[in-house]
Amino acid sequence: MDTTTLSTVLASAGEHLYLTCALGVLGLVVLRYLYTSKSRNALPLPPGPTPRPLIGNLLEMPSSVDWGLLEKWRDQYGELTYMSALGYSVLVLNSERAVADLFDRRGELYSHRPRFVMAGEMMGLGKCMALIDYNAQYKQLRKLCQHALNADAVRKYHPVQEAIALAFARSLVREPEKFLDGLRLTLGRVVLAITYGLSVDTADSEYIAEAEDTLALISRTTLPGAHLVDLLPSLQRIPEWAPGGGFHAEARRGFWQIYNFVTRPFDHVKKQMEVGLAPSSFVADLLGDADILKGDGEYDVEDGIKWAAGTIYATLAIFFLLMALHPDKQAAAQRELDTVVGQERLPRVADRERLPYVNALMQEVMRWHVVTPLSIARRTAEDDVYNGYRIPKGTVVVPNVWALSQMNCEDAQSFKPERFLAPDKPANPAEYIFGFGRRICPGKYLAEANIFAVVANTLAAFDVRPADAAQEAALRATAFSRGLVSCPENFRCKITPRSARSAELVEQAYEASGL
Ligand code: HEM
Repeated sequence: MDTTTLSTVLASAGEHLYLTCALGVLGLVVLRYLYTSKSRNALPLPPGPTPRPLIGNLLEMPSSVDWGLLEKWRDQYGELTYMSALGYSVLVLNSERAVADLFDRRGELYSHRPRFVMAGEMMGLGKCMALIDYNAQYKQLRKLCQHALNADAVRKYHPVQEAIALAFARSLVREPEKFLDGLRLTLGRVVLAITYGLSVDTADSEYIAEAEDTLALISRTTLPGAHLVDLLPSLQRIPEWAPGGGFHAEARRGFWQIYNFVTRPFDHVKKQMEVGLAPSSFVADLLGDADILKGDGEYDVEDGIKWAAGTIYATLAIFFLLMALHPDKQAAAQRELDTVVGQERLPRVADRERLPYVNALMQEVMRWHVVTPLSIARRTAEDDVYNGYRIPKGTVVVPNVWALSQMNCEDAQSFKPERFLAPDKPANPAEYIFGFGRRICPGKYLAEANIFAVVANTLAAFDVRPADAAQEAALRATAFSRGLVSCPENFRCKITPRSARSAELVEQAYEASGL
């Protein structure tokens, strides 16, 4: 054999060896993949209610909030409750640890949102930041939101929030019996003033009217399993005239209601910006800064903020309900305000850190009845394994925030602000009511300042009581709505200025605010 032939043989042997090795490695990878997926598939699904023939767990799907069931799941199944129906699976996380492990530590896998067929696709909320999937556009938007709403940035909104809380206090002096209407107006004003810089008067007449219906609609349609079409998207093809096609008309009504609510104020700001008149506001700042909001994505921020009005409203309504039922706690907070702030001025947001009891009372209001009992659902991007259980790709994952609010809390159903002043205090509710991980509510600081402004002003200047024994009994029986945002249904109580001087102080501060 000559040297050329020898080198050709060696080269071909080398190639052969290389190819053999490569195939071997590939084979190992495939085997490993098959082994892993086989062993993954061999793992059990998390525990949960026994599925029924054909319909699986359709009847157990969390289509509305059932507080008893939320606690039962935690007691019966432990950290995880799994259910599935018609190819749609839901995993409920019942402990702080499971939520932190999955939403915080495995954020890349657990930050997606499920497909909201009714609310997102049929009613047009698909571009709302809270519902969009975890993609590049979302990440960019999130950065902007965090920039505009972080703890420092929101300080610039404190004066607006204080002024509007004052307008509310004045409405309590003049028309105390209409306090829930006043509250709705207040929050509509805050949202519109901060979001758009719209003046308070414009806000009243033009933009607030439909807000409440729209919020209730969104709240109803965004729980997993609220509509069958969410579980089985192919049902969209059922014609409207066919039996079971009635949801098309509901979707169309919802679409226009949401569209009008969202676009009118947004267009107003854009027009004002064109002529250089828009005052500083969240949307004006973002529109001026960011291309992302100019094209297709223009509803996103607005929708995010619209949800906010509902959540803040619900929290404050619960505050009034609890104050009417607990005059002793109210008096303790008033004593602290009188000592720290005095009776010659009303409290400001900047006073908050010097008011431990008022803060504890606010935390207990947020814990006693969490307004977002199931937060906003997530979806798994890939198959996963947790605590020896298989979690299939596409599972809708719901944190059982209600269970978190009741855990590690002695006598959880009682209203006790003092528990947040004890050395072994429970977790701060702000750590769970605003969501978790990469999708935690960006409006958290704004919301807390707003709640504080109204709570502190009300406590400083008013007494909230039931008018009589019958009203007290009715207050104790108040029902709560069962949607994504859970709010007390209409209730009444008696609100009176603590003294003639308090009423005078509110009137004077209001005059001075220039509203
Ligand atoms: C008491 C008041 C509020 C509560 C209880 C609340 C609660 C929540 C919750 C539970 C989420 C879902 C978080 C998750 O998926 O983990 C959320 C998302 C969101 N919130 Fe809030 N929120 C409040 C006020 C606000 C305010 C004032 C704003 C805006 C100024 C706001 C803007 C948003 C936005 C844009 C999202 C979507 C975030 C995302 O999907 O990445 N919220 N909120």
